[in-house]
Amino acid sequence: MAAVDPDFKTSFCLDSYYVSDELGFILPEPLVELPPYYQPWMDVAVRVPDLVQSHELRSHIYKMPLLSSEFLQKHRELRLAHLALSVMTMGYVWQEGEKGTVEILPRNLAVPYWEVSQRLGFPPIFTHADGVLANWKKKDPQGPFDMENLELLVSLPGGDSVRGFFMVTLLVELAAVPALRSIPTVINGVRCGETEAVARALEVISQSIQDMTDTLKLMQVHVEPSVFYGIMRIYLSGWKDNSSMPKGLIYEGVQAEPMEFSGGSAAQSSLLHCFDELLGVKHEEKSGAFLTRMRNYMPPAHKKLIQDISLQPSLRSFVQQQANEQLNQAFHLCVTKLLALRNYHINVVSRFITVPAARARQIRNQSQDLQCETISRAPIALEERGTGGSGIMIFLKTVRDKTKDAFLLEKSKDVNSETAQQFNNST
Ligand code: HEM
Repeated sequence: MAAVDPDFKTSFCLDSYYVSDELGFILPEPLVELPPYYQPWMDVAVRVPDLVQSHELRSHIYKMPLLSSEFLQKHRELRLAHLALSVMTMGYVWQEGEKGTVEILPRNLAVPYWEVSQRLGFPPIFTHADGVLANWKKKDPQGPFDMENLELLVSLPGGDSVRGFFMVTLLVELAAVPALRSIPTVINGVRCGETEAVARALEVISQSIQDMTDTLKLMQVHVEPSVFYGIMRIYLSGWKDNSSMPKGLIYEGVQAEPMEFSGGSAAQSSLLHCFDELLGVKHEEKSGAFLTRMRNYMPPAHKKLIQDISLQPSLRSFVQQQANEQLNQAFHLCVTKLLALRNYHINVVSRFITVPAARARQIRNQSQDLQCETISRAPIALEERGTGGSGIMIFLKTVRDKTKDAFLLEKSKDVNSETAQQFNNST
């Protein structure tokens, strides 16, 4: 047994990080209505897909009154306000596609959006915390938290595929809750030298990561790749590292200079950031910088949790020092499951981006008269880039390969042979 670390007087717990026991990073019971004063926002926000379709969203937004954000008091009111202002902003910017973007977000949207964002510590753009974590409602409040019983509060163009995309991602967040709840057990166990407790908690974490992968498989059931690629993606994308908005966006009434923000991406989910810090996955410089930047798009309390996990005594060193077979196996399994999740995610990205992108290029090159095909409407600027702005495949494969480095040395040989085939299949 390792010695008790005297520097840690209180045990590590999730209480101060806005993590729900039942729902993890998901916002419990998001509000569905704002105070009546804000009805002009909600009236437009719930109609964003229709108003974009009829090219009327921008004119509706010009007509909106400039409202003060001071009557928003509770956290959940601010979250719904941010979500509503976010979908309006994405619709406003991208209503006319990548060739018809704007340089200025009008003040009646920009000023309250900025204020609400400042109060939450969020960026003034649509994030994973908006579209996924705070954008759900149970149809039957007593019913289960599942695909059939969940609906979105607000949406973006893309119909059922938008619902599928956000809801499946929400269920992936839910599948991770047991893992999240076990993180304090791992940290406290390492601090106190409780080998068996750490091993058991790691087993829970690996099962939970497996459940995340299984849930991610629902994406192909609920989301149509051509709709995702040809219609939805542009509305998730931002004005940083995006050649169709090279100058960024001026938030009128906030500051005269344009600002740049990345679009919404599950790279902004706090889950894998927590697992990486816990397991000691160290990312390569460029992809690491992107992932670190994504932490600025998370609720500040969740970002703080990731930072605090990174400050704990190293789990990897503990596993090495203990030289305990059960602990070794459990650690190994965790890294294996995380690697498998990242591998499967690469397959998803291939199905939803790489393959439709190739088809869209083919249509363009052959100048085929297929303008009515959904994928041919996709923005060219996003072909090689994720909505978060990354150069997709190189980034995802680098991140995945660095996960492999977290294996302990004596195990890495077996892993290389076990997983080589798997990697080859998805590269
Ligand atoms: C149709 C489904 C999905 C597609 C097409 C997709 C696409 C992408 C892309 C292009 C990136 C690169 C970063 C960027 O620029 O945005 C990315 C990163 C990432 N995505 Fe997804 N994603 C999907 C679903 C999910 C889901 C459900 C999760 C789970 C919460 C997830 C978790 C991540 C993570 C954690 C990263 C950062 C890279 C890493 O840590 O491995 N993605 N995704």
